[in-house]
Amino acid sequence: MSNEKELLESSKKAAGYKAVDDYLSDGLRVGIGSGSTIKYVVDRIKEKGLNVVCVPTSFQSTQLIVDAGLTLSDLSRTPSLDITIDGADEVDPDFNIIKGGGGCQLQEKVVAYASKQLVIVADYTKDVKHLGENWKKGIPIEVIPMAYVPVMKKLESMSLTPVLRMAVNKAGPVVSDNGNFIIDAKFQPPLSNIPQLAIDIKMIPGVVETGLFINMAKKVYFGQKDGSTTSR
Ligand SMILES: O=C(CO)[C@H](O)[C@H](O)COP(=O)(O)O
Repeated sequence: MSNEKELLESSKKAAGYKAVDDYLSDGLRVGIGSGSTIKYVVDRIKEKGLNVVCVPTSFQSTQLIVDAGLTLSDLSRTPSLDITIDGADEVDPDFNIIKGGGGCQLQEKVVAYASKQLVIVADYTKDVKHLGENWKKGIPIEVIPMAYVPVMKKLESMSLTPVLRMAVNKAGPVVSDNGNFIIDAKFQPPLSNIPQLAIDIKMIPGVVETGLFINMAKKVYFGQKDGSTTSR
């Protein structure tokens, strides 16, 4: 691993471990987010031997929970959660968040909404003044497949630049865990009135969910290069 990659990894680990240490204890019902930082959350839960019930937010998250030997549940059995810990692609000072780099934003938002609180864990590159500062891939938007062309046209009319997310080791588009497509709506930062933009995108028929998480997280941990964490 190059030094920069090592620093990024240790910052993810620092954020994941700190959130578990500060927020989790035996008996809690916990939403487990998705992405590379969440791996460290699951590692820490396992390391501490915490007796928690875990509700996943994706296929990847389910696998992490199962592989770690933690107790797996779902929203049918455990519809109310004490907390969800999840990653992020970017967080601005007003706690506007872009999620969905891994295409899991729909289940992530459902699980976070079922939780009393959402805690975000992220590396130092995600801590930004304006959304789009470091994250250049746009706002991930999950759409039903038959609607993707009209949704893209509508997004264009809103001064966004939509790109259908394509699979890497398969011909054709990425298919989400829910059988849908993902459009990445690129934008020129800074965005204005992000809460309204989230509503406007969500209102387009065919859109299932957006990766804009507004007013959902109250605490964010950013891992730093030296293995420490900052939070806000
Ligand atoms: O929203 C997500 C997946 O849909 C992830 O939480 C987000 O992309 C951050 O991932 P990572 O921890 O790998 O940086």
